Amino acid sequence: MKLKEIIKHLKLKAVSGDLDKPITRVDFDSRKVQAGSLFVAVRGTQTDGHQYVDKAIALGATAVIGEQQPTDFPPEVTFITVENSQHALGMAATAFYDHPSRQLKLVGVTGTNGKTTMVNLLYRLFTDLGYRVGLLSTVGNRIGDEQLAATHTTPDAVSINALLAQMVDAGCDYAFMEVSSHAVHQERIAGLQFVGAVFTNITHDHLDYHGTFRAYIDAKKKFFDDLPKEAFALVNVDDKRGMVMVQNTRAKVHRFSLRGLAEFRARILENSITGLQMELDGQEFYGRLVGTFNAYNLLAVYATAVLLDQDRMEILTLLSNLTAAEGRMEYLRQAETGVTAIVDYAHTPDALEKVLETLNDLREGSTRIITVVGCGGDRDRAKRPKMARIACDLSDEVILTSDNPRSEDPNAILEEMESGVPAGAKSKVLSLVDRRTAIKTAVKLARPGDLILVAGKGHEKYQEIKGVKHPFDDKEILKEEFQG
Ligand SMILES: CC(=O)N[C@H]1[C@@H](OP(=O)(O)OP(=O)(O)OC[C@H]2O[C@@H](n3ccc(=O)[nH]c3=O)[C@H](O)[C@@H]2O)O[C@H](CO)[C@@H](O)[C@@H]1O[C@H](C)C(=O)N[C@@H](C)C(=O)N[C@H](CCC(=O)O)C(=O)O
Ligand SMILES: Nc1ncnc2c1ncn2[C@@H]1O[C@H](COP(=O)(O)OP(=O)(O)OP(=O)(O)O)[C@@H](O)[C@H]1O
Ligand SMILES: N[C@H](CCC[C@H](N)C(=O)O)C(=O)O
Ligand SMILES: [Mg+2]
Repeated sequence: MKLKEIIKHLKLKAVSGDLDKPITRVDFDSRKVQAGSLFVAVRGTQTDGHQYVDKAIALGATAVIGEQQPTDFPPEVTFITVENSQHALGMAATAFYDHPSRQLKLVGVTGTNGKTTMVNLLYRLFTDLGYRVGLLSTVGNRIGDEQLAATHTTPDAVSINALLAQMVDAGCDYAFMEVSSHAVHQERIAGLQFVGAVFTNITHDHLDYHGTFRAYIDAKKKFFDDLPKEAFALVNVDDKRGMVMVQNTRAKVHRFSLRGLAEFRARILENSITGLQMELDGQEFYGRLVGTFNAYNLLAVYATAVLLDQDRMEILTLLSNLTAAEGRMEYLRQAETGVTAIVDYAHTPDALEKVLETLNDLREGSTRIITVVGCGGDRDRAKRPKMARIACDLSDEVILTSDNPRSEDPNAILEEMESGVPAGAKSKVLSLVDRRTAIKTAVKLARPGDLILVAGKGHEKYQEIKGVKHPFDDKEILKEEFQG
């Protein structure tokens, strides 16, 4: 594609050089540049892409976009000066791939929690409705039936558009994607055309990146500010920031709620460890997901499908067959004993507390909760004692174990976790450094009807020890133990 086509929708401050030249790739990482690349120099959190312009040219870049043209810039290479390189990267990537988001129906889901759950449900619902569907999600990307590994919740702008283009080529009608606050802030979604956007909820998170809660809210809100007027904006109005999200949007606003008046409403009739009985949009509905927050996810998925013109009864029928996304409150039940194990990705104090509160709400009679949890190495150390304490406060038995010790000594991580165990709780805590042994022990300790929570790894298929990723799958181990 010619350079002039790629930059057609950019706000240019200055141009030096030829715009007629063909471009073979768009790159933002100098290390990936090849002959004929357009290199976009982006200021990042660790370094500044403008420092690598020489390297990019040495590797064959024939054009560069940046905020500042270096002095002594070679005249045969085109330089395009823009106000905001990150935005320009998004716009250039969409143009380079011929605006794939315009060639299917793209819906984005944002919010602190529930994105992965929602987009995975939407992917399966629309597949069951008979469409070919694409998915961009923390637990993996999909192009129809094809599964691809994911490195981010929302990939970089070039990858997003490359994946959407593959979806278009594969004949996908719809694509559902998670939109993280990082992605909005870094303009990874600039230039994408969404037909709809969903807001799940917002709580304190990622403040290490955004600095303040206000900045975090603003990042999510920008997603709605930038929607076109033809799009729908579906918001959870039980979250007090729900309407804040859409106060400046041009899109058509739709509301969902479990508590008050809204266009899409639901009410929980019964909340149990095997599912949710609900009144959803006036119909009785049974969902196979667990916990109040999943009533929100199911309602939001239903509303999204209605806004995408699907038949209400058909949606309800298919939705009631769907189970949780991988590693998100996924449950396994041992029929003879009625022991239920839950695998959840909760790997922060807040998430662990929420999952355990949910399980406590669901327990009946003599049901006990046995929690297996570890904390990752080379990650926030402050969370270790906190997570151990939360596990103790909200469970009957606790097994502290390893979760990707990485370069650290797993026993040292365990000691830091143990420092959070309250004095009165010591008798209910075991420390077993080997995660497989920890899971097996939890199953042995369980009495009929008990709940076992295995937290922290969710969909992960490995245990990372000293730079080596060993195959490991919480769910598979539980399955084996339940059968054995
Ligand atoms: C903090 C953060 O979000 N960083 C992301 C960001 O990198 P950055 O802008 O900070 O990059 P940088 O290292 O400062 O480099 C600046 C520029 O110089 C370039 N460079 C650098 C070195 C070099 O030799 N040559 C070169 O050209 C880099 O390619 C980059 O363009 O842009 C990169 C490309 O899109 C991302 O891969 C990278 O994600 C890092 C790895 C990351 O861990 N991000 C997490 C925090 C994240 O994005 N998480 C969210 C949400 C997760 C959640 O909700 O839990 C997600 O969407 O996944
Ligand atoms: N609607 C919701 N409200 C509150 N908590 C939720 C909701 N949906 C899921 N959760 C809980 O939050 C955790 C994260 O859920 P999920 O992975 O679906 O969210 P996410 O927004 O994709 O998160 P991430 O930022 O990790 O990608 C789950 O483990 C679950 O315990
Ligand atoms: N994206 C997060 C996930 C952590 C999951 C947990 N299993 C761990 O390894 O700490 C991280 O890499 O910090
Ligand atoms: Mg996610």
